[in-house]
Amino acid sequence: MTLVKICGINDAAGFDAVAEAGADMVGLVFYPPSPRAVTAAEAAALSARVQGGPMRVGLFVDPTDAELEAVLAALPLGMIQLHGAESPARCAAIRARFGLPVMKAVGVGDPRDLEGLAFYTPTVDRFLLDAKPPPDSDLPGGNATAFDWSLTAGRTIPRPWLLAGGLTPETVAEAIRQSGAPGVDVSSGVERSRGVKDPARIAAFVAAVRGAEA
Ligand SMILES: O=C(O)c1ccccc1N[C@@H]1O[C@H](COP(=O)(O)O)[C@@H](O)[C@H]1O
Repeated sequence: MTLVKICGINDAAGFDAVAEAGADMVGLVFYPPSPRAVTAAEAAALSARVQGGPMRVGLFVDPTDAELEAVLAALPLGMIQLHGAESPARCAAIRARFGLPVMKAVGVGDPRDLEGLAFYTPTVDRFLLDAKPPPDSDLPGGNATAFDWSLTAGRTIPRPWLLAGGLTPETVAEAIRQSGAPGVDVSSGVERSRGVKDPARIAAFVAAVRGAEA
């Protein structure tokens, strides 16, 4: 079954929609410059709405240990997503210190970016392959930008991985078909405006992924 992660949830309606749609993972953004950012306390309150449900994935950009500790003191996470310029050694250190699986986001623009995954393979549990940010963006992700899905077709990615970047309910089935992705991640494509999730689009996205499997 294709894994589905809905990222950047910052309100109750969005959190409930992710759980009701049966997504596998929910992403909580702990990066203050993002329009989707939540505080540790806000994330804990959202997470407490649902017992069980999707894995809570904390998204961080070049976090300090203190930042990670503050979030993990407020709520349990199932995975740490690192979406900055973290080195393989830093990924290994975070994984060892916090005892959680690490998903490293890597920007993909050409085949050499996929060859570079080998440097991270021993130190991470999962990859998230995203587009590189556009030059005028102030965010390392969440830019509604796709990369060439055919780049991953037929390639062996050395860890389980999620496809991200510019996916929408309308495009995700074709993206899975072209890329061969075993999982997908979306933020902008399920919003009604920047940083504001649309419950109907969250449901449509998960339904489109499940429909692509049928
Ligand atoms: O969503 C954000 O605001 C964000 C901020 C900083 C780093 C990563 C961020 N989002 C991640 O980017 C992917 C792709 O986003 P989109 O669907 O193209 O908008 C998203 O799923 C998050 O994992």
